[in-house]
Amino acid sequence: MFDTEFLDIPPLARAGGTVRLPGSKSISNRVLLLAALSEGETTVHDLLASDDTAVMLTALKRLGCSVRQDGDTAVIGGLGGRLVQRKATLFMGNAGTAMRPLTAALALLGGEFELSGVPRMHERPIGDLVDALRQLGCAIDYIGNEGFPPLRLRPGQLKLDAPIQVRGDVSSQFLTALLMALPLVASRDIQIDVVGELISRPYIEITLNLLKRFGIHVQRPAGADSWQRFTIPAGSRYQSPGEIHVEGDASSASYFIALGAIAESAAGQNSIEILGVGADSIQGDIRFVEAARLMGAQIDSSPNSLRISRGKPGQGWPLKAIDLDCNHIPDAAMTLAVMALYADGTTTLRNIASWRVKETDRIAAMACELQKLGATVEEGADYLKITPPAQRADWKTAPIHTYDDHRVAMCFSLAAFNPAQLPVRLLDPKCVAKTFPDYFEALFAVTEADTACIPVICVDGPTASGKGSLAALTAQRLGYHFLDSGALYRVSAFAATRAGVSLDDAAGVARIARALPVQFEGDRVFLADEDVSEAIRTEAGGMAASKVSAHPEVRAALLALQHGFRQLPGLVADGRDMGTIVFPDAPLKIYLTASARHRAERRHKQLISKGNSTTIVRIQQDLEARDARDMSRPVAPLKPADDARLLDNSDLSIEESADQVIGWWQGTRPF
Ligand SMILES: Nc1ncnc2c1ncn2[C@@H]1O[C@H](COP(=O)(O)OP(=O)(O)O)[C@@H](O)[C@H]1O
Ligand SMILES: Nc1ccn([C@@H]2O[C@H](COP(=O)(O)OP(=O)(O)O)[C@@H](O)[C@H]2O)c(=O)n1
Repeated sequence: MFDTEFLDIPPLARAGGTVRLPGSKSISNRVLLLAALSEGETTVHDLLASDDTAVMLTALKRLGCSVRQDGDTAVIGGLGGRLVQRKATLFMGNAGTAMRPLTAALALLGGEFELSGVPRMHERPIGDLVDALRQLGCAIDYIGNEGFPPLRLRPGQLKLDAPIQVRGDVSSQFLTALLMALPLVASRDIQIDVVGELISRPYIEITLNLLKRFGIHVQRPAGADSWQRFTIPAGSRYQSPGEIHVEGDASSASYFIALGAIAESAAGQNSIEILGVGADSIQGDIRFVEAARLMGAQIDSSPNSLRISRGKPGQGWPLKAIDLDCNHIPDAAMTLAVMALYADGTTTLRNIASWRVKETDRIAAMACELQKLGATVEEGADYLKITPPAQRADWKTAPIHTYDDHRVAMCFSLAAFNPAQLPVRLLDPKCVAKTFPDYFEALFAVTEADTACIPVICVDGPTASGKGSLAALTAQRLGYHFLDSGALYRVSAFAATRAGVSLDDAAGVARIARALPVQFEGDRVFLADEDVSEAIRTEAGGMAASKVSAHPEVRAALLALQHGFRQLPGLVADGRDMGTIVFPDAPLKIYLTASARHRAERRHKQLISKGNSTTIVRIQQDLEARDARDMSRPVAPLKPADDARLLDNSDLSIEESADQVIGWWQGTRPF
């Protein structure tokens, strides 16, 4: 997951490959609650691991439910409709799929509970659900503002004789909440009447579908009223299905469907394949496929997978502008708003008023951020009209606010295919954790940028100047990859010695370097399966590295390996010749120095902390000898690149040095 302050996505050029989707959020949270309410144990496979499901799992545990987790499988011990814990304070984060149904279930089961969430949750209406529950005799108080969480629940006197009225035109989650809670008290038939037109019906279909899997058969009238009246039959009882599989998230699929529709194919690939969701999906957002087809996407579907490619020029590319009622795909339709940037005219998305009460006011958010990219946007109470930038030169870039809304962040990643080849900066990228913590990793695994567009920051300098520390911290703050090129020379020398090859045998060491089975995992370095991190980082290891690094054959042998680290979304590389030889086109090069005395003191501290005994004077002599060799060798000598910025960190901390580098980096960016 990228938990950086911002994520810069370089201009993307192509896409291709296979994506396995994380489990559906809507299904995961419903299944967890139903399993908890049921009699018996339920094994839930392919459960989504995300903020919203974590909220639900924590709440269920606090209510006395047993939960055993192993990877993406969870075993839930059902409460059998009885609460073990009748008093609890529950934090619901920003998870509507946890807040609404738990409120209903706990209010009906009786007990003393407080349910609260993040500030945005306290702005998301819940009054219609509370009104419906009060009709049933539940005792519910607003702790803060009338109509909004946080809520206090107390035991009440249930009256189940009259039909219950609930509004259906604000959020379908209110009806879902009642449908999931009422079977707990169905000693007689319970009728729910929906007032106003029911929105987001597909989500109710998911609820009804899953209720059936857990033994509850909701009755509905035939004909025109089939979405207005729901009856829970007397004697309904939750029964665990034993095992249940969660489908891939159809809303999350929308980003990769859009990707397939807008990106040229990567070499050797002709489409994006999505596994885990397909034509047999019970999720309403699967109908995003139809909308994407209308815009020109070429999509083949099988029961459990999808294959998407971009249309040929004039036949689906550029995308076709559409005018669509999006009530049936409220979440996935946001993705259409970004696809509209690649369309041949004005796209209108209608009947999307529910966007205003989601994680953020999504109509306002999308309008504001799309305009930052150069689109012309008209925003209405329940619609958006989007006209893309007229020409390549009209595209703009700016930091994109994500409003703590996972979908805004995921949508705008697709703007990186803009024809102006501008990078896209997303603020607070970790908000995707709500439903898809590894979204960006999944995106980068199936997209390609032109190599020259993938940024590299080079940090070169003498030994113990702090290059490694600075480069690693800078990489971490930017969410970039990190290359410790010195480690490659160290490992080459180590492997050569191990193989009995003399360090003076240039061809022999080069042969070993060319096929070096080296792997980096965090700050650990592996040679094949062996952790050699400590072994290579001795002073002797540094000297040996310095020796082999003077052979042109060895340097040439390691070049391709180093270039391979230049991957999305970017790289920070440390060494001696990163800016001069390996990445000469890097947009930022740092030449890092500190006085020999400072460097010797730092290295001394580092070595004694690892239990090695040595003196500062000895270290200073060693490092000056190594500097002299590195600077005077004929190939790739240590020297600042002509366009490098000099940074003397003798009196700077690692953090201050990183601040300086990131400050310079910001200066090179177009935002
Ligand atoms: N700016 C700094 N101020 C103080 N100590 C530093 C600084 N930068 C690095 N160090 C310390 O100096 C030692 C050597 O740093 P390292 O990053 O390994 O250097 P290099 O990669 O240039 O050989 C480490 O123990 C590190 O914590
Ligand atoms: N890009 C690089 C990186 C390291 N090296 C060599 O490898 C040796 C060890 O590199 P390192 O970065 O691990 O060394 P320290 O700076 O940590 O002491 C250096 O002394 C250089 O001689 C190089 O020639 N080119």
